[in-house]
Amino acid sequence: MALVAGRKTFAAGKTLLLRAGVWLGAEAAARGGNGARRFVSQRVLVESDVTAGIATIKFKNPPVNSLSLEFLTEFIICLEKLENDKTYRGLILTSDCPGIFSAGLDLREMCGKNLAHYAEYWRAIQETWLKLYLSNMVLVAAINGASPAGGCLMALSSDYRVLADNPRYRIGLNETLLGIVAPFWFKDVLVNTIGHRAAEHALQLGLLFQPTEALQVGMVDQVVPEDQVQSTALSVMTEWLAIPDHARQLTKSMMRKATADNLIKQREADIQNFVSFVSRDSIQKSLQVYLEKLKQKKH
Ligand SMILES: CCCCCC/C=C\CC(=O)SCCNC(=O)CCNC(=O)[C@H](O)C(C)(C)COP(=O)(O)OP(=O)(O)OC[C@H]1O[C@@H](n2cnc3c(N)ncnc32)[C@H](O)[C@@H]1OP(=O)(O)O
Repeated sequence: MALVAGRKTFAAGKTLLLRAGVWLGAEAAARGGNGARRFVSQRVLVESDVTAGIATIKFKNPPVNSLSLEFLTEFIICLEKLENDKTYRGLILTSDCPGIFSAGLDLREMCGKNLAHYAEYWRAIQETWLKLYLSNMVLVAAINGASPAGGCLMALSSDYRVLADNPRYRIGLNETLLGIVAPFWFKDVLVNTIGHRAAEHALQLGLLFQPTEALQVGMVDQVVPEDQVQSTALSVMTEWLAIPDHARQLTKSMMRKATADNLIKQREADIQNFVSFVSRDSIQKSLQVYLEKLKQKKH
């Protein structure tokens, strides 16, 4: 394992440009005798069962798995690696941080930075979503913690969601509570999942649903005891992997392409929109106040 900066050639024969300082040990993955492999990067753990063709990504960006630019960079590289390696047909997304799936966008990336940074950050958010939403693999979210905003989007972009039955693990798009507006493509994914009326209600009020409510509204597909989240995700995965890949993938694309294309055709405008929105004084103030409230919660 090494600290790498610059150009690195991976086993799959693909050359990726890595951001300086990103630590990756994927190419030094340990291979077990039972077909299990484990890639390690600093913020994203990848465990895989080669025989079953299933990989598990565990978010490991403590304390709350916020989607920092560094996390997203590692995550995108891991996703790309798995997508290009035809060994893997299924991917489980889960968290290595107890009680938190993901706290969503890293508010520190959206506060007090320059315009170029906001643009780079938003491009990484878009890229992450497009890669998840259009993945050829079956994606199952094993949601083992709180999942607000961007964390909820990652779960909604999967094909199936299993949520741990713990009232503290709330899930939803709560952007309005921060004084910001969920982008149109977050809205589109929510509408595709729970329908227009429920999405309108949830988005305007910034609702964060407890597990039973999330199940009722259709935001998740199953709620199970906390210690059964991973095993349930695995059995759901087995069921989905029984479907021939080509038929399932074409069907997925048929269902999702229009939503993804809607962003793809206006990606640059969406970035400009984010940059001008987030750099407004009023929005900077709202975000700072919100961050401050989070920090003071403990005291
Ligand atoms: C035109 C388009 C406009 C904008 C589009 C924006 C789109 C998406 C929006 C987002 O994703 S914004 C992020 C929304 N996320 C949240 O509202 C979640 C906020 N966090 C929480 O509710 C809680 O932290 C938690 C996730 C439920 C965990 O609670 P817990 O009690 O376990 O931990 P805390 O003590 O609250 O937090 C620990 C530590 O982490 C910091 N932190 C929490 N969330 C974030 C975050 N999203 N970004 C950065 N930092 C975060 C928190 O301040 C604490 O910091 P310290 O006090 O330890 O320094």
